[in-house]
Amino acid sequence: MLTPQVVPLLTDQVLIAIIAVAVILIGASAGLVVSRRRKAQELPPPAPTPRIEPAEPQVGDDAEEPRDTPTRTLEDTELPTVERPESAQGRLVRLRARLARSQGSLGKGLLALLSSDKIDEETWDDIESTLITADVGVGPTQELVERLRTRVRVEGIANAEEARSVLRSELVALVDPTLDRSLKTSRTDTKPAIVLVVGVNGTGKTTTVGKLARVLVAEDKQVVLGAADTFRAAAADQLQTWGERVGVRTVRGPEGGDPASIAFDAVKAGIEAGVDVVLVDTAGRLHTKTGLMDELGKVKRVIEKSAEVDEVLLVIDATTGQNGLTQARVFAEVINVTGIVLTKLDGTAKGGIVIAVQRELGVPVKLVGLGEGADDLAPFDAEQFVDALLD
Ligand SMILES: Nc1nc2c(ncn2[C@@H]2O[C@H](COP(=O)(O)OP(=O)(O)OP(=O)(O)O)[C@@H](O)[C@H]2O)c(=O)[nH]1
Repeated sequence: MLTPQVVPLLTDQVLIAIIAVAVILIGASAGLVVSRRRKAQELPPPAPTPRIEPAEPQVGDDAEEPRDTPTRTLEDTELPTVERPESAQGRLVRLRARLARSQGSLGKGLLALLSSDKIDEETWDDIESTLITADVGVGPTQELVERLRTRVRVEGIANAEEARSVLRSELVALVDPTLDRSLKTSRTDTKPAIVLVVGVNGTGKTTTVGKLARVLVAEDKQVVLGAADTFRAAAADQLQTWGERVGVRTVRGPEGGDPASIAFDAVKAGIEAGVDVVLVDTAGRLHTKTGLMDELGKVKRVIEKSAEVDEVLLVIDATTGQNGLTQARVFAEVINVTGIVLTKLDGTAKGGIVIAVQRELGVPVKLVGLGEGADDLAPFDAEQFVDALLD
C-alpha cells in the first residue's frame, strides 16, 4: 500500500523523468532537421522533367478514351417523334389539281362562252349568271362583264387562246394581285408576333391554327399556341395534338374557362419563352353580335395589356357561300380583321367567294384550306388561283 507521503515523492520523480525524455526528443529532432538541411544543400539541383511530346495518332488508335459503358443504339434512345412539316412555298401549285377539280365549272364555263363563234347578248347573260352562280357577287360580276365587253369590242377575240388570255388577265385583276397577302409573323426585339384566329365554330378554325403552326415551324419559327376556344370541349385537345406533332407548346385553361385569360396566359408564355409567334384560337360564338363583340373585344383588350395584336385572321368556310359573307360582315364590325382564311375550297365551294369576300371586307384572302391533310393550307396567290380556275 502506498502511503499519502509517498505519492508526492513519486510524482516528483515521474515529472523529472518526463522532462528528461522531452529534452532528449527535442534535441534529436533538431539534429535531424539540421542534418536534412545540410543534405539538401549538398544535393545537386533536380534534373528538369523531360517534356513528353504528344505522340502522332497511329492507324488503329482510338480518338478518345474508350467509354466504360456501351454506346446506346438508336433503338435504345427515346427520341420525341416531332414531325418536320412541308414548306408552304409552292403549295398552291401542289394543290392546284384539287382547286381545278372543284372550281372547274367557273373557269371552263366562262372560257367556253367567251370562245364561242358569236358573242351576243345571250352569251353575256350566260357569262353573268355563271359568275353570280359561282358566288362572285353582283358588283364584281358587273364590273368584270363590262371590262370583258370592252375588250371584245376593242380588241376582238379571234380564237380560244385569245379568249383565255383576256379572261385570265381580267380575273387576275379582279382577284387583285397587288394586295399585300403576307402574314405578320415576325417578332420584334421585345415581343412575339401575336396572331388571333377568329371565326364561327365549325368553319375549320382550330384546324387552321394547327396547320398554320406547321407552316411557321417549317419556316424555323418558334411558336406558342393559345387554346382560347373554350366553347367546344375537345377543341383544346385537338389543338394540343396539332402542336405536339410539331413540338409546339399549347397553353390551355379549364374547360369552359375564360377565353381572355387563356389568351393572356398564352401571350405571357410566348413573351417569357422569347418565341417568334403566338397563335391564339379564339371562341367565336355567333349567338348575338353583342355577345361576340364582348367576347372578342375582351380577348383583344386583355392581350393588348402585354402585347399589340399583329394579325387577326378570319376563317370562313367557303362552302357556305352567302352565309359566309354574312359572318364576315359581322366579324368585321366587331374586330379589325387583317386577313381572310378560306377553308374547304377543295370541296363544293364556289371559287367566286374569294372575290366576293375580299370586296365585302376590303381585306385580302391570305390563306386557303384545300383539304383535311396536315399540310393542306396554302398561301393564296391571285395568278395561281386563276390559273387553277382555267386549267
Ligand atoms: N375538306 C376540307 N375540310 C376541312 C378544311 N379545313 C377544315 N376542315 C374540316 O372541317 C372540320 C371542322 O374543323 P375544325 O377545325 O374542328 O372547326 P372549328 O371551326 O375549329 O370548330 P371548333 O373547334 O368547334 O371551333 C374538320 O373535320 C376539318 O378536318 C379544308 O380546307 N378542307
